[in-house]
Amino acid sequence: MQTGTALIYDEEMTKYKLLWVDPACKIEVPERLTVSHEALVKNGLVDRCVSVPVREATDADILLVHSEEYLEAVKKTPFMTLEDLMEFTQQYGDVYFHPNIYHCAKLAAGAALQLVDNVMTGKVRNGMALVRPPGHHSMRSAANGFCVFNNVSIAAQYAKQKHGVERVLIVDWDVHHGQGVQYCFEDDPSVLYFSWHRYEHQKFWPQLRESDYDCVGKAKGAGFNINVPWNKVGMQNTDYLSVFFHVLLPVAYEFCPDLVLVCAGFDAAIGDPEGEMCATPDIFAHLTHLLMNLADGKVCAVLEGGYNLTSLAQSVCQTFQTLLGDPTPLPVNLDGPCQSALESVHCVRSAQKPYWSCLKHAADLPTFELSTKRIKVVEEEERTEKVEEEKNTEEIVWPDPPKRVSPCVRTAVVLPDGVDCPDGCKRFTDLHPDPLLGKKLENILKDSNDSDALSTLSSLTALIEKMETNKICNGLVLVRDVSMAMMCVVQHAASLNKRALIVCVANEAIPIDLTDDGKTIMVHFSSKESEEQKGKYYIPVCLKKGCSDTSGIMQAVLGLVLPLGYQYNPDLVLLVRMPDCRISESVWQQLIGILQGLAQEHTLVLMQENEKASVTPSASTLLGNPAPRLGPLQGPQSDDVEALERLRQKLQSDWTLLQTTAPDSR
Ligand SMILES: COCC(O)(O)CCCCCNCCCN
Ligand SMILES: [Zn+2]
Repeated sequence: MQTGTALIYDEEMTKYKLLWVDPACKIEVPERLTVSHEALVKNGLVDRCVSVPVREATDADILLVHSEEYLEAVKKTPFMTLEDLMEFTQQYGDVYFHPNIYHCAKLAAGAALQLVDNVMTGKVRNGMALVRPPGHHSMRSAANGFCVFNNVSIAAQYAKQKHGVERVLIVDWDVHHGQGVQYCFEDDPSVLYFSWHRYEHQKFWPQLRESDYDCVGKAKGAGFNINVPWNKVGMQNTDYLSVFFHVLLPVAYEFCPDLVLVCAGFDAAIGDPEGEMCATPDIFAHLTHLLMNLADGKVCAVLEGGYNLTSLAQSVCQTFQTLLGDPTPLPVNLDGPCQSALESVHCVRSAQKPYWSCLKHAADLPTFELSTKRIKVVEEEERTEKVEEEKNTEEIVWPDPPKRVSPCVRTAVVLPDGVDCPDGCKRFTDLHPDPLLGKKLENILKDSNDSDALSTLSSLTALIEKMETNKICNGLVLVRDVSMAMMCVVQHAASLNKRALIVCVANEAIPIDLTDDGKTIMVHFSSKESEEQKGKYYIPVCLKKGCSDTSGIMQAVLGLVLPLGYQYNPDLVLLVRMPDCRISESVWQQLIGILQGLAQEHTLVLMQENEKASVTPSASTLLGNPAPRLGPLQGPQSDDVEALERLRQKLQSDWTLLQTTAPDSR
C-alpha cells in the first residue's frame, strides 16, 4: 500500500513581486509562500512529508495548454525594462509581470508536474505543491488574475498524456472561478471540473456569465463542468460541506476518477479580503479527507489563492495534516446551509440532472430562478462592476484550529484466537476486566456464565474507553453475537455519556431499542421496509436489492449518512456488519473510510467472527489507507431513491444539512 505525502516548495518562487502601484494586485505577495512554509516547519509537518524538488516546466509541457504565441511573448519578459513590463501587463487583467515571473511560472507548473509524476508512479500517495504564480485564471493565450500558466490544467493534460490517466477530477475550492480551467476542458468529458466561487449574481470579479451554475460544459463535455456560485458572502463550514455532500461527492463517485487534482485556493477561508467568507481553516481538513477515498487516494493539491497570511498558513497546515493521515478535527455546530447556499445547491443539482444518474431525481429549477433569469438578462445592460466599497477593515478573528493529535495506537483489534493480527494493528485485550461487567450487562447477556462472551465484551468496553481518552484511534472487533455486542456498545457509550452514531448494514430488521434521548443515532441499511417507527433517532434506509446495491448504499452514505453524521457530530462511530448482509468489501471499506471524517476518526468496526476474510481489508482502511475505487457507479434503483427522498423530507426539519432544495419562498 503506497504511503507518503509529497511537499513541493522552492523559495525561488518567492523571488518576484509587484514593482509598481496596482491596487488589484497588491495582495499577491511573496510572503504568501514563506508564511505557509514556515507554518509547516513550526508544526513539524515538513519533516513528516517527502520533500520533492521542483523542476521547470518545459515548452512542451506549457504548450499542452497554452499557445505558442503566448509562450513566446512571456519568454521575452525577463529582458524587459520596467516600462516594457508595465506595458506588457496592460494587455491582461488583474495580473502583473516581473523579470523573474517567467522563471517562477515555469517552476510553479513544473512543481505540479513533479507532484503528478510522484503520485502516479507510486513514490508517494498524495501531496501538495506550494507555488506562485497561481494558475487557474490563465487562459490559452492570456495571463489573468495573478496567473501566468495554468498549473493545474497543464498537470491534468500531462497526467492524461504521460501517465495514461483516463479520468481526472479537478476540485477548485479557491473562492474565485477558475475560468481558465473551465475554458480548457469545457468540451472534454475526461476532465470533470468542479468550482465554487464568489459570484453575487455576476457582480463579483471576474464577472463572467459563464461562471453561473447553468454553464455545464459543451458538446461531449456537457455535464463535466460544475459551477457553484456563491451569491452572498459569509458562507460558512456548513455551506461548503453541503455542496460536497449534495453536489460534488455523488458526481465524483459516479465519475470515478483515476486522479484528483485540487486547485487549492485558501481565499475561501475566513479573514480573506477577496472571499469575505466565514469558513474556518479546519474545514480544509474535512474537504481534503472527503476526497481521499477517491482515485485510490491519489490526490494532488496545488496552491492557488489565499491572501490573509494567518488563515492561509492555518489552512495549508490543516490540509497537509489530513494528507498525512492525522485525525480530522470535530466538525462543530454545523447548522445547515443558508438560504442562498441552498438555492445554489438546488440550481446546480437541477442543471446537472440530465448528466448524472445520481441526480436524476433532483428537483427541477425553482420557479423563482426561472423568473429572475429573465430579470438578470435585463440587468445585463446595467451591469456595473460592483463598486469596491472600502473593505470593512475591522480585524476579523477566529479561534485557532484545534490540535489534531494522533493516538499512539492507530488501530486496535479484538480477534478470536487463530485469527492473525493484521500488520500495523495492535491486538487488544482488557487488562483489568470489570468484575461487575456481567451484572451490568445482564440485561443484554443471555447467559452471564458465558465466559468468552464476557471477555469479548469487556475488551469491547475497555477499547471504547481507550478511544474516548484518545489512547487508541479506532478499532476492529470480531464477536460471536453481533447484535448483543452492538447493544453492549450502545449501553456503554451512553453510560460514558458519549454520543454514538451507529451505521448498521444488515438484511433483516434488528432487535434494538434506542433510547430517545439522542445519545445514539442509528442508520440501519436493510432490504426490508421496517414498519414500526422507532423514534427520530432510528433511521431505516431500505434498499430493494439490499446491501449488495453499491449505488444505493453510496447514494445514501453521501446524501444522508454524511450530512446527518456531520450535523450530529458524534464522539464515536460504530460500524456494524450483520452476518446476513451482502455488502461488497470495497463498499464496506468506503463506508469505513468516509465515516472516519467524524468523531476524530474514533471508528469501531463490529463484525461476526466468521468474517475473517474481511479483517485485513477493514483494518487497512482503519489504518488510514484509501478505500478501493468502486468503478463508475450506475444509477440507484428509482424506488430506492424515492424512498430516500421521502426519508430526507421527513428528517430534514430536524437535520437541516440534509436539505437539497430551497423552499419556494419568493
Ligand atoms: C489563481 O489565482 C488565485 C486567485 O483566484 O485568488 C486570483 C484572484 C485574482 C483576483 C483579482 N481581482 C482583484 C481585485 C481587487 N480586489
Ligand atoms: Zn482566488
